[in-house]
Amino acid sequence: MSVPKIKLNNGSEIPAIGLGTWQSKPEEVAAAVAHALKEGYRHIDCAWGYGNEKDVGEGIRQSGVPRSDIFITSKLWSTYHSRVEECLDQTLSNLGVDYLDLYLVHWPVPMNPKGNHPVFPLLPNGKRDVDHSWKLSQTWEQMEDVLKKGKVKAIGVSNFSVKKLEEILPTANIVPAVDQLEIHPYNPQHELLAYLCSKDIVPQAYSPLGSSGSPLLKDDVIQAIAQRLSLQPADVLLGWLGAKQIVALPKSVTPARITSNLHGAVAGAKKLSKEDIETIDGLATSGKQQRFIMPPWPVDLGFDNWPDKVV
Ligand SMILES: NC(=O)C1=CN([C@@H]2O[C@H](COP(=O)(O)OP(=O)(O)OC[C@H]3O[C@@H](n4cnc5c(N)ncnc54)[C@H](OP(=O)(O)O)[C@@H]3O)[C@@H](O)[C@H]2O)C=CC1
Ligand SMILES: O=C[C@H](O)[C@@H](O)[C@@H](O)[C@H](O)C(=O)O
Repeated sequence: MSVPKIKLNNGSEIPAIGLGTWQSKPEEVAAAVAHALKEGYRHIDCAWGYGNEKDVGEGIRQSGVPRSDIFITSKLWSTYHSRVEECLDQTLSNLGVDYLDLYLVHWPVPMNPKGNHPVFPLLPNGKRDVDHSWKLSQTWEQMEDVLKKGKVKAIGVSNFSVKKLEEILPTANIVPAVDQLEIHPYNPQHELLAYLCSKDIVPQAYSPLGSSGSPLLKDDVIQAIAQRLSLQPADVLLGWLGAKQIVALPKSVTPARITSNLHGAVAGAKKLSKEDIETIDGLATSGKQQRFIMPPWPVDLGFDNWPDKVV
């Protein structure tokens, strides 16, 4: 089946549904990626920090789908903000490809590259060892350099609030193509989405099912809409994103779910009415606001609804 696409500000198009790979075990992810590509996915969301890129690359090769037909995203890990090309080169080598379609700054928080751990350096007080001397605008300059070199076709950000975007936009020569964020009915971030739209930055939704264990599938309103439209709850969650032109990144290592998420996302986007979308848009303000992904960054990320206790 052909997957709908969304235009990016660099002129290229991104498939509106991508396979997530976070927490997919190395021994499972190759088969999941190969299955997804055989079933019609053309977009895989990866990250250096997921520690499974070699296996993702294996899955891409096993699928037999040509590299040029696949949209591959990866992300710069926080201990590499001052060494963008080094992190990117490791990702390219892990995946076994010679370019990425999209490279994202994973979190707007540079961590100490010479700390006590290569991925999660900690201070003696147990907090993450943040490199306060490094500016996000410097990271972005290096992102622009790898784009100019042709190693990636587009650059973007992830987990950037308006506050963090405004730390890079005044000096940016290239506006980020996307901002990958936690977006689902319990964390719809309507104001941030309006800001992104005004800057021509495409939103991507991570944890669209509520992350591990897909808790949003149990929501009573989502279930009722699914039943009325003869859809699965996952189709409603993914269709809601598609109808709003938000890229959805559902993760699964279960073949039947991988397949149904793709078909269901497309069916859901077609079947949901304007009223259904408005109902889902309002779930968070009716008392269900919840974030599922809140790593203990010891800095203010500038997001609403980020509990103070983890900052
Ligand atoms: N930029 C960032 O900081 C972040 C990016 N991401 C990206 O977004 C992707 C998706 O987010 P993620 O947090 O993984 O969570 P998701 O919301 O995609 O949920 C994944 C969970 O849902 C289950 N699942 C998937 N499909 C179905 C289905 N149809 N029915 C029932 N259960 C289902 C999966 O189980 P199973 O696999 O066992 O089938 C898994 O437990 C990530 O994998 C990653 O690529 C995620 C978090 C942060
Ligand atoms: O993409 C997935 C997430 O961002 C994940 O990489 C982080 O939440 C990480 O585990 C952390 O603790 O900072």
